[in-house]
Amino acid sequence: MNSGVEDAGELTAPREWQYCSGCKPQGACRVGLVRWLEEDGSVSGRITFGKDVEGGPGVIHGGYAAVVFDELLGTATTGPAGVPVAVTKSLTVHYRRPIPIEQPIVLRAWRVRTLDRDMFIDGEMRLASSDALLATAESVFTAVTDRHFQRHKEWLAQQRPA
Ligand SMILES: CC(C)(COP(=O)(O)OP(=O)(O)OC[C@H]1O[C@@H](n2cnc3c(N)ncnc32)[C@H](O)[C@@H]1OP(=O)(O)O)[C@@H](O)C(=O)NCCC(=O)NCCSC(=O)Cc1ccccc1
Repeated sequence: MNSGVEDAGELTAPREWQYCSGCKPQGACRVGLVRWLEEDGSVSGRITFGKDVEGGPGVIHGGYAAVVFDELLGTATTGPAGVPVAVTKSLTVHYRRPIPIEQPIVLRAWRVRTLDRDMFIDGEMRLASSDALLATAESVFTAVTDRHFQRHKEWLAQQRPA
């Protein structure tokens, strides 16, 4: 998927914050999302989906909206001060209008509340030209430590066929 990958050189956030582990080596978000932190702690982003993610005629396959929300909402858990250390516990996407390809789209994500390790993050996606609301998202991200990834590895090792 190579939807309008943009040069992130203008952005001030550290590289660790800009890209997930999969995209860090190539130095570009593979879904083409560019994002930045706002002064109020929310996260904004922009993307132009390409024809390669077309589902219906002229519109994206909805799963890509979920990918983009997961990525953007996940970064709203920490801000650029630290590498994201939260995993997605739940993500609900409300598809309000068909999401066009080849048209600039703007996004926002903000933290609604925190309860113990759970951070409730909401987001929205709008058409840049008209500000039309295309989709909204509600999510819960759970803060984790290195122990989580160790546990993850141990659990995965047990799943291998004997
Ligand atoms: C952490 C939590 C969400 C909640 O757990 P907790 O609050 O701690 O609750 P609890 O301890 O009750 O556990 C409940 C059940 O889960 C099991 N368990 C817990 N931890 C582990 C473990 N480490 N490994 C294996 N199993 C584990 C545990 O044994 C228990 O099992 P049981 O019910 O007794 O049989 C957990 O369910 C989980 O890891 N889910 C998967 C999350 C996930 O993969 N998300 C997507 C990828 S992240 C992403 O994409 C974000 C991103 C965005 C942008 C860029 C980059 C990244």
